[in-house]
Amino acid sequence: MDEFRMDRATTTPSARIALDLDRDEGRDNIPADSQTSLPRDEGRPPIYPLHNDQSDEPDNMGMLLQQYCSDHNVEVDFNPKAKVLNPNSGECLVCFLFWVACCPGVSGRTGLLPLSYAQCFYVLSSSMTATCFMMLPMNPVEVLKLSIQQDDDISSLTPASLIDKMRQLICDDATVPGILSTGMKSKKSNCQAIQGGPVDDVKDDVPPNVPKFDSARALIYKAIKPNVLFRTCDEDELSDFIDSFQPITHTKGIIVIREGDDADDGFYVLSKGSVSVCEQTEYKVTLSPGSGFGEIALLYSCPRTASIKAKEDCELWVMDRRAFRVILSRHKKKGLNMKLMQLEKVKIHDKLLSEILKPNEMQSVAMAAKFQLFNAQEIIVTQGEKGDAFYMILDGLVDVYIAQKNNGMPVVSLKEGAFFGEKALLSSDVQTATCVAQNNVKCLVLGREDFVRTLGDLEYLKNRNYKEMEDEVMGQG
Ligand SMILES: Nc1ncnc2c1ncn2[C@@H]1O[C@@H]2COP(=O)(O)O[C@H]2[C@H]1O
Repeated sequence: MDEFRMDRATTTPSARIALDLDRDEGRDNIPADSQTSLPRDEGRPPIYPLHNDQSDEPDNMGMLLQQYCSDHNVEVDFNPKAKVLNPNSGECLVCFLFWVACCPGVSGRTGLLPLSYAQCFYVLSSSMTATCFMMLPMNPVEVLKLSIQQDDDISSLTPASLIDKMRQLICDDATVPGILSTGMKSKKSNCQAIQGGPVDDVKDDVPPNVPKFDSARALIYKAIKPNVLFRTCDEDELSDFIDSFQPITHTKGIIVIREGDDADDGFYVLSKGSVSVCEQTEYKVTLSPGSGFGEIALLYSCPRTASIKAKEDCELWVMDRRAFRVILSRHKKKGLNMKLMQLEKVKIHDKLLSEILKPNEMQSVAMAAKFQLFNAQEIIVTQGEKGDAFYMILDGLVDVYIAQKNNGMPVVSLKEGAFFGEKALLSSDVQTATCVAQNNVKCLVLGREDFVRTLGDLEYLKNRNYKEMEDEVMGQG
């Protein structure tokens, strides 16, 4: 490999992060000559809409990422055509590694998926995959090395920590040979948060609601519940998905899914008959009733990765792609609103969080906060340990113990609406009490790092409010 052909990749600063490599030439083996370079740095770079077609919220994860890049002078080209190449070919100039360690079904089978930058945002802005990603411009050898490391806690990645990871790798020539490490040159004026709406809007769509017998619902439930596509869905969401499946039949010999096709159909559950799975004409496996398939293209907006052929006359249920996106988007919005409602109740010292933060900052916090479940008797925080998160109780009871107080009995039991760990947001103090789930507890959890990185220092924000009020009064005087 000739020094990974970094010459073209580094002719412009922004090329360090994104290259416009055209995947249409083939997924795995794209000749370098066929790759076009982007017209960058001719004044203002083009602004591309985000390919976030699951949400109609302007304030999505992708936008936060862009905003963060802009605020921290990190150059990222958001060209949705920038492509990820399969690193195994060794022919890529720069790879974006999209680490799918949290999707065992996917990573186990396909390893690193070739995804476009736009597709990265698709996954990035979707809560369903627990955001397992790293996007690294790096050489294939490093990508392969990283692909076998699966021990990072990537579920807690935020735009800020993602960029930090990128920054570390980009800036460190020693760990990423072949990557030109120039200083992070500011393009602040050029990088902007983009009002990226969905490419094809689904917000007015009404997903189908097909009545089904209980047995059919049970069959679909069993098939979708363990599938990576639905791994973060709650029961309500699963039920809405089940409603939207429609019946379809295929006769023996019909190709239900063709490898390489764009997935405009959807996700299937086989209810009668059998189908065979082939990858590049090689037979892989036969699926029987109760199996679900078609998740990969839906999840990553990539072409179908295998062909599925009816081995006999088949009855199937299919959920189309648009229905999938509408339902997902609705639930995502519902989840965000629920988080916001909880956050609005939070008081830091004597002030409501909503008085300290602006509405868009509240939104950012809500997006960074995560639901977390604790089993009965589980210790949530331990007295004396360093606090790193803030917990709001949504459901259940939490007993608070303080060493040497109350003869080992809880000093208080906190219920729904209460919160603890707020000190962690204000300083790096140790926990002043031990909090234990009395029964099954559901919390909204906000990591201090997330909070501070997304919004800056809370003390500053609190003071800022007073300062703004003072300024207003002075202005009136
Ligand atoms: N080796 C395999 N075993 C079982 N199912 C597979 C295998 N490879 C691909 N598939 C399924 O076949 C589907 C083809 O369309 P998708 O790529 O959307 O999603 C794919 C998976 O659901």
